[in-house]
Amino acid sequence: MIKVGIVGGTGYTGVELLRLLAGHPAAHVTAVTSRKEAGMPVAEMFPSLRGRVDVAFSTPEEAKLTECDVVFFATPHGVAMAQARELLEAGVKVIDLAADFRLKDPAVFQQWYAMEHSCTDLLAEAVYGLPEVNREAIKAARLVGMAGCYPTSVQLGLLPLLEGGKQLIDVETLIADCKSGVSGAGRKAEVGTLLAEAGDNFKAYAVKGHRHSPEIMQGLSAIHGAPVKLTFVPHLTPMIRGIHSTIYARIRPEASATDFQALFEQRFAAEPFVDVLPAGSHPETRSVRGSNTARIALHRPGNGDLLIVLVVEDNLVKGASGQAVQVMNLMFGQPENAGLDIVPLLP
Ligand SMILES: NC(=O)C1=CN([C@@H]2O[C@H](COP(=O)(O)OP(=O)(O)OC[C@H]3O[C@@H](n4cnc5c(N)ncnc54)[C@H](OP(=O)(O)O)[C@@H]3O)[C@@H](O)[C@H]2O)C=CC1
Ligand SMILES: CC(=O)N[C@@H](CCC(=O)OP(=O)(O)O)C(=O)O
Repeated sequence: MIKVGIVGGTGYTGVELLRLLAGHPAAHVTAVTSRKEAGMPVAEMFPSLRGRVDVAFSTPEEAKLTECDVVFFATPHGVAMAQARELLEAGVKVIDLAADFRLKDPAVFQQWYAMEHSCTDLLAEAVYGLPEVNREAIKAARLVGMAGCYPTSVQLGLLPLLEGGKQLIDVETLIADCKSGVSGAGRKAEVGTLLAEAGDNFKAYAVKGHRHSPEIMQGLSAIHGAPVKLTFVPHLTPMIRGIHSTIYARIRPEASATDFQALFEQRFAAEPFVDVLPAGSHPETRSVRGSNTARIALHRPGNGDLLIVLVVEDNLVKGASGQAVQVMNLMFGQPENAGLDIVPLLP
C-alpha cells in the first residue's frame, strides 16, 4: 500500500483527493491536515466520505507526514516550498497542486505570485505534472509541480499542433478563451464566488494578465521547442465544476491540406484520459464531470485558415486532483488509471 499524506484536506482539491483515493486499490490516506479542523474525523466534516475514509484531521505540525510515501499539497501557493525539502530528505515524494514548482524562472514566479521562491534548487529539479507531455520524467521524479487547471486544458488542446517544432499554425497569434466554474477559486470565503454574485452572471476577469499566462506560454514553448505567444482570457461561469476552453489558431498556408482531425486522433489514441470527439462536435463540461477525462473537438469554419479547438475538463479532476493521482500512479509504478476509472456524473 502507498501511504499517502494530504496537506490541506478541507479545501476543494483536498476533498477531491480524498474521494479519488478512497477508490484507489493501492493507496491509503494515513495523514490529512487542517489547521482549523484538527481532531475532527474527516468523514464527520464530509459525510460523502463516511465509511470510506477512516482518519481524522491533524495539524500540519502533528501530522506524521515523514512516515508517508507521498505527500500531496492541496494548499495555497507558498506552502509546499516551505516544507518540501524536509519531506524529500526523509525519502517522501512530493506532489504540489499549487504553483510553487511550476514556473522554472524564480523571477517570473516572484512577479506573478508576489513572493520570493525559497528553494530554487528544488525548483530546478521539479518535474511539471502534465503526463501527456512529461510521462517519462514524472515516472522518475521525486518532486512534481502539478499543471494548473486552465494550463492543462490549453496545453492539451495545442499539443498535437505544436510538439516537435511542427510548423502547422502561427505561434504568435494564439488565443485561449476559457471559462471556469466557481470551485476553481477554492473553498475560502470570497465575495466573488457567493451565489448572489456568481449565480446568474457571467464575466471575464484578469484580462490584463492572469498568473496562468506565463505558465501556459512556458509549457507551450517547451512543447514546441521555440517561443509561443498566446492571449489568455479567463471567465467565471455560474457552474460548480468544469472548464471549457475555446482555442483559436491560424493555420499556416503551407499546412492548409493537413488532416487535423486525424492528427489529433493519432496523437491521443494511446492516452487514457484524452478523448478526441468526432469532427464538428461540441463537448460539454457535464460530459466530464467528476472524471479525469479531457474531451477535445476540432472545428474549421468554412474550411478556412482558422482552427478552433474546444477542450472540456473537470477543473477539480483532470485540472487538479485527478491528474495528481494520475501522476502518483506513474511515480509509484501503478496502472495509470488506478483509482481513476470513473464514468462522469450526468446530469
Ligand atoms: N480549485 C481548483 O480548481 C484548483 C486548485 N488548484 C490549486 O490547488 C491548491 C488548493 O486549491 P483549493 O483546494 O481550491 O483551495 P482551498 O482554498 O479550497 O483549500 C486550501 C486548503 O489549504 C489549507 N491551508 C491554507 N493555508 C494553509 C497553510 N498555510 N498551511 C497548511 N494548510 C493550509 C486549508 O485548510 P485549513 O485552513 O483548514 O488548514 C484548505 O484545506 C491551490 O494552490 C490552488 O491554486 C489547482 C488546480 C485547480
Ligand atoms: C475560477 C477561478 O478563480 N479560478 C482560479 C484558477 C484556479 C486555480 O486554483 O489556479 P491554479 O491552477 O493555479 O492552482 C483563478 O483564476 O485564480
